[in-house]
Amino acid sequence: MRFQPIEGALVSTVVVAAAAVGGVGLRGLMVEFLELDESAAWTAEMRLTVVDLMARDKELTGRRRREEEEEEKMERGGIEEKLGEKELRQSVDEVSNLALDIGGSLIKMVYFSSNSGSSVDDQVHGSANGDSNHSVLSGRLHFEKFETRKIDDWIGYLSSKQFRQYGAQCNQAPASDKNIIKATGGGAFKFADLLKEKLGIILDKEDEMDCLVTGANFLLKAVHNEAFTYMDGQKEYVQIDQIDLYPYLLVNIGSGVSMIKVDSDSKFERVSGTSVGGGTFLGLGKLLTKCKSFDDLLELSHQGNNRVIDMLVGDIYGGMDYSKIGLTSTAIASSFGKAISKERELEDYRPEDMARSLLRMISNNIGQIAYLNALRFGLKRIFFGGFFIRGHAYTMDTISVAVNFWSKGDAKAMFLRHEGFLGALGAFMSYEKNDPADEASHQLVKQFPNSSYCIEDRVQSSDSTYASDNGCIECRLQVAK
Ligand SMILES: Nc1ncnc2c1ncn2[C@@H]1O[C@H](COP(=O)(O)OP(=O)(O)O)[C@@H](O)[C@H]1O
Ligand SMILES: CC(C)(COP(=O)(O)O)[C@@H](O)C(=O)NCCC(=O)O
Repeated sequence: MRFQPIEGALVSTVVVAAAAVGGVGLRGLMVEFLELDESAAWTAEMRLTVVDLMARDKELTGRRRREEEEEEKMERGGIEEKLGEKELRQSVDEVSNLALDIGGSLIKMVYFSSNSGSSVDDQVHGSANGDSNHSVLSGRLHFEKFETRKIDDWIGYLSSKQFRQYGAQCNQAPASDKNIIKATGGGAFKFADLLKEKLGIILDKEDEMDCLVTGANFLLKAVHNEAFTYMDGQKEYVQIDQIDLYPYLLVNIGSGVSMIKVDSDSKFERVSGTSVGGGTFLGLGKLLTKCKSFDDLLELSHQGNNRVIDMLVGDIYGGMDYSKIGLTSTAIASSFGKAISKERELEDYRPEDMARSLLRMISNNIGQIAYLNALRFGLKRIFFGGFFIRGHAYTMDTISVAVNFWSKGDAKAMFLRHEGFLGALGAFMSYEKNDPADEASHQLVKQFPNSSYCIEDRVQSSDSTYASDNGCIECRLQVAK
């Protein structure tokens, strides 16, 4: 069972602005990172407390992950039974602030749902810090992903959930506003007409890089244990010093790869990128192995041996190291280099070896380019996000080794637990932008001063059947009375 005890649970708090006049409806949910002045007199605000529990151990992949999920599901059975179908369904009914990141490979969704199955009194668990001006509403931040190529299925899903009404939701907001959904990624442009035609949704487009950075900054500042290093099978959480976070390099490995130098909350520049990314792995992998899905390809790579197909330094140097330039005999001299052999054709290579070699080639290449860009701008911290990583041990290990090797141990690759949702989170946070009235109350509490609010501390999977790795974070809203 993965649920952590509530007492002592680590909590991050974000103040979100909302005009909650006469109700608890959310409007203009915002997250900008300013100092919280506890003495400030806020008239209309909410505080979102992210009780951070990770949905699952992201190191688990493929079959092991699925087995673990099954186990978890069984263990969780009691809770889900207690909540019951009805209550789960109702919690989805209270969705607000749906935000989308429609990428080349995956559609990512983030939204908030309050626990509408319970009465308002049940929802309000107490007042934060004994502050009688605020009450606390519990709910969830949901994370879901779908394959972009199955967009028709996804549209059906949105339609069935009536997600088309889940824009900047506020009980008092005009109905037309509810159909305006924040969206980022190329698909926000590509599919805008389709979504308008099929669902009546109007996409309010946000810049992709902007959203990636906003999402990363939010996670790094607000969510405890978000960043970690991974090397030789060892995962170590990195404590982020919020005062000393910038500058850093954000490497987002989606279909393609973007590298962004982040200088402050609002200042960043996309300094590089490479077209050899997640799409390359999945695309070439499918051609080479006949695998139908990313998960199958990853799974297959576990059983492979890249040395069968990669040309090693030792293959060139007669089994010896090339120590003068620091290359051991087992280092890869040329990825897929052995395939130049006249004797062997494609069918002579095992799909698992090719999958392994491909994963290694792409991960290593990205790690190297990332480090060179960090070096270019004197950046010490490199954070990797994007759904290519999928918390996969071999991928992270390879990236880490590349960064370590090229930096001669000076730099470390860091990974993010909500790796694939940076853009969608950024879009989620952009709801407030249209609401200048809320501007004054944009604030972030860097460290929640008292974790005893965390009445519930649990994670549950979403009810989506389209994709894995979905989940939600229990969160609490502090609502101005
Ligand atoms: N279930 C999945 N289906 C397809 N690709 C996946 C899946 N899980 C992880 N990936 C990998 O993640 C990449 C997409 O990452 P993502 O950050 O969502 O980028 P994009 O915004 O371009 O869709 C894919 O190219 C693939 O390598
Ligand atoms: C064009 C993109 C920003 C789109 O983002 P994605 O859907 O891949 O997450 C990305 O694929 C990318 O940065 N590609 C690399 C292009 C280049 O710098 O060569």
